[in-house]
Amino acid sequence: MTDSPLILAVPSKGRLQENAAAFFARSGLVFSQSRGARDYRGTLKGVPDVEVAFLSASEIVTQLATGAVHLGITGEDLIREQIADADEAVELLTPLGFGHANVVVAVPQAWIDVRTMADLDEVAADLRARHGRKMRVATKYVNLTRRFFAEKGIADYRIVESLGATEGAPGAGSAELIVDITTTGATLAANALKILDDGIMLRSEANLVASARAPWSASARAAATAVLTRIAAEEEARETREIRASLDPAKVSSLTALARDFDATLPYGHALGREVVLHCRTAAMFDIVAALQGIGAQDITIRTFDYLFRPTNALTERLLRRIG
Ligand SMILES: Nc1ncnc2c1ncn2[C@@H]1O[C@H](COP(=O)(O)OP(=O)(O)OP(=O)(O)O)[C@@H](O)[C@H]1O
Ligand SMILES: O=P(O)(O)OC[C@H]1O[C@H](OP(=O)(O)OP(=O)(O)O)[C@H](O)[C@@H]1O
Ligand SMILES: [Mg+2]
Repeated sequence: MTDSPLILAVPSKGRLQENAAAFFARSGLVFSQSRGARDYRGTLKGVPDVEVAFLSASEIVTQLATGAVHLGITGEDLIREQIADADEAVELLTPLGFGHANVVVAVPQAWIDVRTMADLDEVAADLRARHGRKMRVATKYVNLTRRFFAEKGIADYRIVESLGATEGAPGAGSAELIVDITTTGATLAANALKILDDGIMLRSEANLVASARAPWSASARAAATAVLTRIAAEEEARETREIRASLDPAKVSSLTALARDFDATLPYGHALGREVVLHCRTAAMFDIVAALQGIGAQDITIRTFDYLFRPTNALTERLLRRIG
């Protein structure tokens, strides 16, 4: 246990699988599955003390919550739905920019007078008066639904647990409305459903998540640091550009102010000769070029990096702050 490895959980099927694999590959983290594609355990090439567990997005949440895995990629929707004390059990280290989906409340388009959550009160009262029964909400997001409906003051309803094809429930007559996840809206439209104006319960995306309950041995910490350092270096590289220019040494004093104005840095200090090197945010690069030209700089080049390793990174800091 003192030397137990880091267990990294990776989606093995469904919507997140491809993007998750691409995300690790970008950071030079390549899986090796010794016994072929059906082997549900693997390792990371060149990173010791890591065991990769290939699981479904939902199972990853279960195992993060119990501490059976240390790190994993999964959807925030599943984290919020499946873990009652999510903020105690796990740490969302960073959103990953894929797996975007909203958890929404949707009703039949034919309900032209029903536009907001507050309108559901009348729907519920009407159903009760006319049919003597509760309004039914089909969903697999039972906990998220209870929480959201309570916040909106809607109490007179019943949840019909759905295991799939939730959008079909109103058409089939098994519920009046639904709560489900949507990305393009195509499935809602195909079932003649519309999202209520204030019916977006959660804007979810895939996250890199750490378990607060996993056995964080010294080896697991070291391996997590190695993995997170690479991920952070790849992200930092993507967000940074290097600008080089030739500048009259007499003008070098203006550089410090220029760097400050554009939130850029002079990582290697002020050059002795004519060469100056700046690091800047990608969005600021052309403004900096113009400013450099303004002080007489010449032969300005902009370069991208594959990796940029800083002394610290937000991912590792966040993890270590959390696991102590
Ligand atoms: N359009 C989408 N529909 C459903 N999930 C999406 C969508 N886009 C992104 N996701 C994310 O992908 C996660 C996994 O969903 P997905 O349906 O792919 O899982 P799965 O492995 O097929 O599991 P299950 O068999 O339970 O459906 C969702 O919880 C959500 O975070
Ligand atoms: O807004 P859209 O782009 O149309 O996507 C939404 C649909 O995708 C998901 O189902 P999925 O295809 O994962 O099938 P599942 O219900 O079997 O998981 C989700 O449950 C919706 O039904
Ligand atoms: Mg699915």
